[in-house]
Amino acid sequence: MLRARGIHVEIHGRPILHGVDLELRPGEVTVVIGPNGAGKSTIFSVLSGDIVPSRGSVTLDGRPVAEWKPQAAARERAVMVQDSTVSFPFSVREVVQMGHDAWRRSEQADRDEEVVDGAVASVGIEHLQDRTITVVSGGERQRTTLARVLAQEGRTVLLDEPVSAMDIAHQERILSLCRALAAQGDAVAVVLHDLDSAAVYGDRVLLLDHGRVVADGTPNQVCTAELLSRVYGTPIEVFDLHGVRRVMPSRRPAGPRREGAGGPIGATAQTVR
Ligand SMILES: Nc1ncnc2c1ncn2[C@@H]1O[C@H](COP(=O)(O)OP(=O)(O)OP(=O)(O)O)[C@@H](O)[C@H]1O
Repeated sequence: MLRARGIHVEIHGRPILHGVDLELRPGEVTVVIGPNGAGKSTIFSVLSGDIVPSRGSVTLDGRPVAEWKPQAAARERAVMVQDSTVSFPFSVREVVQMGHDAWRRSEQADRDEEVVDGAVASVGIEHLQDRTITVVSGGERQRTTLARVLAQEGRTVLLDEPVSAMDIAHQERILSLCRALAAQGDAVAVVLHDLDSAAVYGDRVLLLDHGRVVADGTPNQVCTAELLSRVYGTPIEVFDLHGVRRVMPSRRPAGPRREGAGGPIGATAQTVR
């Protein structure tokens, strides 16, 4: 279990996080949401050990993260940072292999390659393995980065906006994969901007705003129209579909539609050149 208590962070003298508590439990997907600049990536950097908080504590399986040796920590906790890029011309497979470095042993080379194969297959990049990472598309690169994180085999998995560059089919695949990781006992934390995905895929939702936890609970507790509309500063509607809470921006037309503005998309497209 990864636990952060009373985390305060200041960067260049400016307070960024104000006493954030966060607990990632095995078997749960925790989705972290909040407006731009709320502090989502910063708390992930604290959890991953990249930022040392000015106050507060972070423990992994009950021990302060600072006491973990890097290799042991890498075997326990895998982190996908936002917009991570590899600028050197490695192949896609080589990038995924890097994720498994903390485990690599010459006497178990077959097992190492099996893990890499599994990570590659779980994000559907088998056909890209020989391509150079610097020339694949943004969504393909993001899936490669995710495969690298999966190859690390950490039981605690932190994913900062893992599907931001993906089409809807790949988003669904990867978010279902997060649920599958939790089902096998991993503690999974995901930063998402899509509030509907947060409500559908999260066991718990943590809402941050201006560096503070505004709400932490089940999707039904956190994803209310009143709370989300207030924090995001835009009207948001919440409804239940097939027993699941769904969230979407309120997009009621401002006034009556103009005559002829609707109609079949094909007909409109023909008139636009
Ligand atoms: N290295 C830095 N130097 C100065 N300010 C920083 C630095 N890193 C983060 N901040 C500030 O801290 C605040 C929180 O940033 P953070 O990246 O954690 O937000 P976020 O919730 O992840 O936002 P987004 O949704 O836009 O990714 C922002 O105001 C940001 O400008």
